Amino acid sequence: MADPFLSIQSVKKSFGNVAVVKDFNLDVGAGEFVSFLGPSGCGKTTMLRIVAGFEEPSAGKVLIGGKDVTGLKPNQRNIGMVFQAYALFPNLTVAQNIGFGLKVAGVPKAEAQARIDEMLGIIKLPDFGDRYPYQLSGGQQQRIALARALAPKPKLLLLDEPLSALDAKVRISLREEIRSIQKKLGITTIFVTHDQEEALSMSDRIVVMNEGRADQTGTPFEIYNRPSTKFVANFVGTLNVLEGTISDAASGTVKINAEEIGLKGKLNGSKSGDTLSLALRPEAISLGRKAGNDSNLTGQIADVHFLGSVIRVRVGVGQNVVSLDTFNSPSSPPPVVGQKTEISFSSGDVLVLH
Ligand SMILES: Nc1ncnc2c1ncn2[C@@H]1O[C@H](COP(=O)(O)OP(=O)(O)OP(=O)(O)O)[C@@H](O)[C@H]1O
Repeated sequence: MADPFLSIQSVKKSFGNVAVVKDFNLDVGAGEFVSFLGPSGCGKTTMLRIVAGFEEPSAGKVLIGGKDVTGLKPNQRNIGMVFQAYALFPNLTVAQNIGFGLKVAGVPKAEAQARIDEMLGIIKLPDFGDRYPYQLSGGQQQRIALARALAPKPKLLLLDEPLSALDAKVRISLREEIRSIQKKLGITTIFVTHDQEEALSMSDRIVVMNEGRADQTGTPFEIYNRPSTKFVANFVGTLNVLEGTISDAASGTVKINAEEIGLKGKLNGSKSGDTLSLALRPEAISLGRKAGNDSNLTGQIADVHFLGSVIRVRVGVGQNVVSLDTFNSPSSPPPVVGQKTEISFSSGDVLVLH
């Protein structure tokens, strides 16, 4: 990246002798929305706190706007932050909460009031200025927390699981709202989450973290469709895994149970006789043969879940069970448990997990 706005360079962090962040590198462009995604304990929050300045790295540097800020305090970095727990001041009104950073910065009263009103408009709560936090829903409190973080016009917004305490419906609507406010203001943003759907739906790019490292950094499309490690493939999305044995490495033939499929060009140096884990997303598999699919396997319907517009079917293929989704068709009956069936897919969609 030519001119990253945020640059995290070879950052490491240990607590005692436990390495929590191991050589983390990332460049984030101006206005970009990047998520840190990973399971609990992988070091996401620690990395965010290092960017914020709440935590000092054991090694490495953080640059914001081209300037080395590694030794600077959080209030010298021009950042806004929102946390998981509603961290509003309970004894201050909404307007006072939003204006808090402006007051600290000595912004004149009239100017602060104008900014507070502007922020209340941006978060679509224009008449809420005189309320107290206890008079707000969880979703409204998080919107106020966002407004409070953005009021002093920070150059970098850091969000640490801001939606995880909210119920599912509010969470989805706030996702869209946060993203639209972020785009409107063009503010560079780092978003920490363990929720893959949240990361996939909101981000320009995702950093999938595993045990203190960035396993893969890419767009949601790349992360989902071309996972570069077994960990990423398993952590992001539902994955069907079929065990296969290479019957002929030269021609790329792989045997699954008694049947064979061709995976030429995907075996990456593996030899005949090697066993492989082959992974397929549910939406890459069709029930029955389908034009354009070059691979077929025989199986037996193990389970049928009617979900309305979509029917999720589980098919036993030898020792493995694969899930696939078909659309409901009002004129044809759903598949029946126990029925023999073929499944088909394109060999191009098979992920070979080494
Ligand atoms: N101040 C600290 N002292 C010692 N260990 C810490 C400290 N802060 C974090 N850790 C440890 O570092 C590891 C990573 O923690 P971190 O909070 O960064 O993970 P996370 O990926 O954000 O997980 P979660 O989603 O659960 O918050 C954990 O094992 C945690 O116990």
